[in-house]
Amino acid sequence: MIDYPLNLDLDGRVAVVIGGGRIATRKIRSLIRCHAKVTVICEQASHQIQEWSEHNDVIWIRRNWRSGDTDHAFLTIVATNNESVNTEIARSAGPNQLICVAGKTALGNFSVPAVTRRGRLTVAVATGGASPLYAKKLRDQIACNLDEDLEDYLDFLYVFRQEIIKKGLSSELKEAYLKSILQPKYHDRNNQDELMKAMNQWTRNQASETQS
Ligand SMILES: C[C@@]1(CC(=O)O)c2cc3[nH]c(cc4nc(cc5[nH]c(cc(n2)[C@H]1CCC(=O)O)[C@@](C)(CC(=O)O)[C@@H]5CCC(=O)O)C(CC(=O)O)=C4CCC(=O)O)c(CCC(=O)O)c3CC(=O)O
Ligand SMILES: NC(=O)C1=CN([C@@H]2O[C@H](COP(=O)(O)OP(=O)(O)OC[C@H]3O[C@@H](n4cnc5c(N)ncnc54)[C@H](O)[C@@H]3O)[C@@H](O)[C@H]2O)C=CC1
Repeated sequence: MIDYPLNLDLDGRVAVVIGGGRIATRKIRSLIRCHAKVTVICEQASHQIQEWSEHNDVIWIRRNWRSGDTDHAFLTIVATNNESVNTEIARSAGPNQLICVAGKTALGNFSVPAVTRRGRLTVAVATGGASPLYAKKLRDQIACNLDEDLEDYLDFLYVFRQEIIKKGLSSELKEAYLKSILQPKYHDRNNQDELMKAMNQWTRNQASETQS
């Protein structure tokens, strides 16, 4: 069996987390960052979860899990310290729900990789459960080797790519432009500005040609 990696848009989606300890707290932090609507169900929650609840970043339901709690969840994370409860929750999930069981992956249908981000860039490392610690170590090694200015560079690529797409070029020309912006010289801000100016000039020329 091989996992299918994907990037989920969780904006406004209902995510239910059962359990409120160290592991739940770590997973909730990234769910909040992705703007999920998080509900946490547990009697004992970490200080961090209590603080999120006070700031309305999560809804904390202060009791143990009950059957039906995850019926409307788009995504569920199970992280109680009670194995039989974790198993029962996993069994209650519908066939089309996303569910991660932190202590027993096989009971759910997704796992969470070790992640580092630089603006638009996401690097995710997964080892299929071989060693979460190795996933974390490799993620940290990769993070150390990422260029400082990567965030700005990706913003440049994004803006430029949108400009190129807007122009309605032939697919050959479009591909040539998209490849050419990857030249190392465009890591330099001055060259980026030059290219943007040239591109804008080109657009103006095209517009006046169509008018005349
Ligand atoms: C399958 C998976 C399911 C899932 O949780 O999604 C899973 C499962 C399990 N983890 C266990 C233990 C630990 N996990 C960590 C850390 C992380 N674990 C993460 C992911 C995953 N862990 C998924 C697979 C990822 C992959 O392999 O590719 C990371 C990457 C992301 C995250 O959790 O957000 C995060 C890095 C943190 C970061 O990003 O900084 C640490 C170290 C620490 O906590 O610092 C330990 C203790 C050391 C050890 O045991 O190795 C145990 C045994 C539990 C027990 O003993 O009861 C199981 C159960 C099992 O293996 O069946
Ligand atoms: N995926 C990962 O990264 C890792 C997963 N684990 C597993 O994750 C699980 C949780 O670990 P920790 O956060 O360290 O535990 P913890 O002991 O810090 O927290 C347990 C939480 O579960 C809650 N809980 C217990 N019974 C409940 C119930 N019936 N309904 C709702 N909530 C209930 C408690 O109130 C508490 O908030 C364990 O099963 C552990 O094996 C452990 C290490 C790493």
